[in-house]
Amino acid sequence: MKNTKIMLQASSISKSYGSVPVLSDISIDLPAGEWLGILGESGSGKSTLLKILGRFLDADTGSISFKGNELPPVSSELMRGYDAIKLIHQEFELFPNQTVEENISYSLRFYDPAYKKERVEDLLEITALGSVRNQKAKLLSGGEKQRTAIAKSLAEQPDVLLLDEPFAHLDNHNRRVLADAIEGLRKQQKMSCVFVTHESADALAWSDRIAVLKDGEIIQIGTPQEVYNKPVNSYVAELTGDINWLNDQESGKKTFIRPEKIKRTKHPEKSKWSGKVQAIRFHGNHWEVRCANKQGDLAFYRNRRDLEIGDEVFLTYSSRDVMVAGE
Ligand SMILES: Nc1ncnc2c1ncn2[C@@H]1O[C@H](COP(=O)(O)OP(=O)(O)OP(=O)(O)O)[C@@H](O)[C@H]1O
Repeated sequence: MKNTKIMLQASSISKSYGSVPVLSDISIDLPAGEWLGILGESGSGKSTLLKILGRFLDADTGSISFKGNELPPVSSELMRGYDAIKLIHQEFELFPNQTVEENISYSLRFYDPAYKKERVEDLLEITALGSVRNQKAKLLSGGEKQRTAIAKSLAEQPDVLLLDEPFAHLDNHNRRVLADAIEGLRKQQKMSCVFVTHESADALAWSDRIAVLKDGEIIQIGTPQEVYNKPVNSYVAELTGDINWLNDQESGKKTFIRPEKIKRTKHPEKSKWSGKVQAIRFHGNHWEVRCANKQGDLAFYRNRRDLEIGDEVFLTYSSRDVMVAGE
């Protein structure tokens, strides 16, 4: 990214717990204003990486720099964490017996009262917490706790926000409210953010760039479009969405394609694959049609239900959309 200030930089970070390696040679740059999603399966090392970036844990090797200055090891400091970088853990760490408003205000206790009042009102509005401002934190729902923790962490306008699975355990309504709150924050505050998730839909929707973590290594980093449309291998392709294996008979290569790239054709002579419908599943905004022939099965999407189980289908796709495993 040209002329963009790097807020946070991790260089060659490695970490083991005992003799078990968890992170291996991780290097990441976080430019000002960027939202970086770390996408990985459970156990891939996401939370460990976030704790190292948030200065709650030291790496075994490598360094962390903030605005170009290398930070000393956490173990050499009196307190963990760093004011300009706020990490929100999955446990939220609110004061359970204090109200939402008190929790948020606490972060601003040393500020001018007029400014504090204005800032708290602002944060309550953006995070849609006005109606529960006098509720004790221990009585809040998971979604409200999540938003209170975000509002509390953002009170002092940190430069970098680190979110551990922000959408985990939220129902659809609360996901939308949180999503709106995050959108509001992105517009209002030019803040950088690293969030970790195992949900590809969240990573694709919220990231400027996605880093895919597998067994403690970053195997791809790119825009959501790059990672989804040009995955470096079938692992990234499967992690970011559905795929069909095609397996090219001529070349013998293992090939695959996204279901949405497959089209139905009425002309058998134009089809590249034919088979019978085995299952039809409704996903709200589309139907998933699963078909099979002697060689294997294939799924494709329809936006209306115009097929029945047992129907014969002729399918086609562009060779541009076929990806080769391992490339
Ligand atoms: N304090 C610890 N001591 C020993 N092993 C740990 C410790 N913390 C994490 N681990 C192990 O390190 C690996 C990576 O854990 P981490 O929590 O970073 O992964 P994750 O990708 O965030 O997983 P999840 O999505 O399930 O939270 C896991 O195998 C975990 O069991």
